[in-house]
Amino acid sequence: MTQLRPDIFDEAAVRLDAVTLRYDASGEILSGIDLALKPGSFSFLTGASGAGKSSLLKLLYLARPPSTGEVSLFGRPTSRLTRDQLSAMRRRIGVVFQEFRLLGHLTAYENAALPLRVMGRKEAQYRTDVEELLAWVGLGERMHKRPETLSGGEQQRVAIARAVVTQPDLLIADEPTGNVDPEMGARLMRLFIELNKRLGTTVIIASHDLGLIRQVEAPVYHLANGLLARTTPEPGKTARRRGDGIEIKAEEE
Ligand SMILES: Nc1ncnc2c1ncn2[C@@H]1O[C@H](COP(=O)(O)OP(=O)(O)OP(=O)(O)O)[C@@H](O)[C@H]1O
Repeated sequence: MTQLRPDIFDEAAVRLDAVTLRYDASGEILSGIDLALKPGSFSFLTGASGAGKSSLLKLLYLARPPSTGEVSLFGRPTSRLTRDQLSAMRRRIGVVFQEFRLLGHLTAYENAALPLRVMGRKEAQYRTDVEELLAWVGLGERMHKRPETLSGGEQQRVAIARAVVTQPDLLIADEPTGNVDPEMGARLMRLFIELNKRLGTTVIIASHDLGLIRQVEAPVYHLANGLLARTTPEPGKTARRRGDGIEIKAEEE
């Protein structure tokens, strides 16, 4: 069991202490990573293809435990939780998977609404919200189509709607703008920023899209050789900060 450091990060929404990950005998993918993200923070994760970004995110959304070290979420070390407690914690996390993971037999609307159904909410209570969310991400006309009839970018937007529909405490997104054009990428980024600003959702986004990252004034964590380093944010011309909030310059709607 890792000895947790009693320090300023005790209140972190996400905390990694000396985390390592190896899948097999071929070597460590992650080597002794420490990370603390405050509740309500907004961060990016970058790194070359194969650096281990998706692997790191998998640890954060509790898809697998680290090989050594401790992953703590919402102030609780996860290695000590029961299965039920882990399930309850997973319900507080919205995940945008790199490969979308939509259910093929459900429509876009049904996919996006699924987490609410699983929570036992009644459709009459959420239908309008889900429809509005899908319209906002540009799927107003296509929400009753099945994933196989949607483009990659449309499927990605369904996956994003599904991840944010529950208004999670923690949003983890793996390349969430990888399949859309720059304009839609900026729009989706605004959705994440809104969630972060209005609801205090802690957001971490893995992305290769440096153009998009530069538009948002937020810390960037760079993964290389199994190690994580925080790089100085490099605000672009359009980034600005108001109070604690983060903004991206909005195009006129
Ligand atoms: N389930 C697995 N079993 C064995 N090795 C794996 C597994 N998943 C990932 N890897 C290996 O771990 C390394 C990191 O992969 P990962 O997908 O985390 O990188 P990434 O930074 O997200 O890459 P990309 O930007 O291309 O998505 C790669 O060498 C990959 O082959």
